[in-house]
Amino acid sequence: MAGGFAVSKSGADGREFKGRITWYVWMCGIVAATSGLMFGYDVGISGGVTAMDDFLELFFPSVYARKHRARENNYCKFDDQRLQLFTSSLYLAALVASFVASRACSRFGRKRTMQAASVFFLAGTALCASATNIAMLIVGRVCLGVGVGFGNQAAPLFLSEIAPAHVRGALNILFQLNVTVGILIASVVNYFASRAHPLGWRYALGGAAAPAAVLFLGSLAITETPTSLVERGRTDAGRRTLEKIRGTADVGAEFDEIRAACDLARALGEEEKPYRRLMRPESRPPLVIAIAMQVFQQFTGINALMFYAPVLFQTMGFETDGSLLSAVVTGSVNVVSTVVSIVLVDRVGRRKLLLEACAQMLVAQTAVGAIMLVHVRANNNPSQSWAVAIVVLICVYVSSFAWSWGPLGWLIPSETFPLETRTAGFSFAVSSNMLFTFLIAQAFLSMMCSMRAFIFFFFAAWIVVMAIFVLTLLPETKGVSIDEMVDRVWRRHWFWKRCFADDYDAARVYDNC
Ligand SMILES: OC[C@H]1O[C@](O)(CO)[C@@H](O)[C@@H]1O
Repeated sequence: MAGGFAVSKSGADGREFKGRITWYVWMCGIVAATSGLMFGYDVGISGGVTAMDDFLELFFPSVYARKHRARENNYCKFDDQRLQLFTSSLYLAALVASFVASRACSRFGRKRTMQAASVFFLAGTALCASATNIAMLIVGRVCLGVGVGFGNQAAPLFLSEIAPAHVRGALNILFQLNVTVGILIASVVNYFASRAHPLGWRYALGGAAAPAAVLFLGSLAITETPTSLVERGRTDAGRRTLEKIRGTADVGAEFDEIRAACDLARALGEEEKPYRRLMRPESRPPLVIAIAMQVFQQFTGINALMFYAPVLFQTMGFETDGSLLSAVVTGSVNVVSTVVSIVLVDRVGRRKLLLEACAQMLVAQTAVGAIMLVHVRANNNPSQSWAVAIVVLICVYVSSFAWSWGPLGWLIPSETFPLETRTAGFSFAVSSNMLFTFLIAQAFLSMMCSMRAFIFFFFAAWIVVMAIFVLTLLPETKGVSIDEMVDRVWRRHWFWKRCFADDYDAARVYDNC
C-alpha cells in the first residue's frame, strides 16, 4: 500500500513519527469524506425540490395554488409548516441519532458506523424517491437524517484518526469541502431535474443514492482506525493497521502514543464518565466555545440560503430557472472559498478569518436587506439590475462564510478539547449543529413571511454579536499543539483563566467561571 511520498512527522511532544502519506490513507480519507457529500447533497436538494411545481402539486397542493395566485404576497407564498417539516425533519432525526452514533462509534468502530450511515441513507433515498404520500416522504427524510447523524459523528473522527498529524487539518476540512461539493451537485441536479416533467423531483431525490452507494462500497475497502481498534482491545490489529496506513513497520513511537492515550482515556473513563467530566469547570471553556461556534455558524443565516436558495430567489422575483441557476452560482462560490480556507487557516489564523468574515457578511446582509426593503414590495419584483446586485452580494456573503464559520465551526471544537473529553465534547458540537440547523429549516419561511426584508437585518444583528464573541472570548489556536491548549491557551486567556486557578478549589473556581 505504499505510495505518496516519504515523510516523518512530529508528535505532540515533538517526537518524530516515521511513515509516509500513503495512497491508502488518501483513499480511506476520500471514501470517508463521502459522508460529507451525502450531507451536502441533502442540504442542497430540498430547496430545489420544494420549488418544483410537480412536487408541490402532488404533496402540497395549497402551497402550489398560493404560489400561482397572481396577487399573492411574495414573502409568504412558501410559508407552510408541513413544507418546512419536509426539510427540517431530517435534522431533528440527525440530532437524536448523533447521541446514539457517538456510542456506536466507541462500541462498533468508526467504519461500521459509517457503513450503517450509508445503509440508512440508501433506505431513506428509496422511500423519498418513490413516495406517493407525505407520510412516506417524512419517514424517508427521518431515515436520511439518521444516516446524516451517524455519518457526521463518525467521518470527522475517522479522518482525524487516520491522518498523519501534519496533514490533519487538511484532511479534516476535506469533510466540509465534500459538504459544499454535495450542495453544488444538488443545485446542478435540481436545475436539470426541474425541466423533466413530471418525474424530475423523483430523480433529484433519488440522486442521493449515488454518494451513499459510494460510501457503502468504499467502506468495504477501507480500514478501521488504529485508535478505534486499540480502544476496543484489539491491540495487535491496531498496530498492524497503523503499519499499513503509514507504509512502514517503524511506527513504534506513534503506536505508543495511541496506546497511552487510550489507556489514559480508559482510566479516566472508569473514574468518571466523559459526559460527567464535561460538567467540570475546566471543561467549560472548550464546551462553551464548541456549542457557540455551531450556534453562531447557523445564525449567520447560511442554511436559510442553502436550503431555500431557489425559493428565496423566487421570492426576490427570479423565474424558476433563474433561481435554480443562481443557486448553482452561489454553490460554486461556496466550494472555491472552502479551498481558500484550507490554504489560509494555518497561515492567517482562526480569529482573523472569523473577524474578516463578520465584517464582509455584515455589509452583504445589510445591503441585501436594504435593496429588498426598497425594491421588492410584497407584490412586485426587482428590476433585473437589482436582482443581479442581490446575487452578487449573496456571493460576497457566501464566500466569507465558506472560508471562516463553515469549516472552523468543525475545526475549532475538534482541536480544543483534551483527549479525555474530546469525543463526548465533539458530539455536543454535532448535536448543536443539528438542533440549530433544524430550527432554521423549520422557522425560516415563516420568519421571512412575518419579517420580510428585515430577516436580513435579523441575521446581520447576530453577526455583530458573533464578532464581539470572537474579539472577547475566542482565543487563537493556530499552531498550538492540541495537548498544550490548557497551558498555552486557556490558562493565559483573560477570561477563561479563572476556570484554571492555580490554587484549584472546585467550589470556588466553579463559581468564578
Ligand atoms: O456550506 C454550508 C453548509 O456548511 C454547514 O454550515 C456545515 O457543514 C452546513 O450547515 C451548511 O449547509
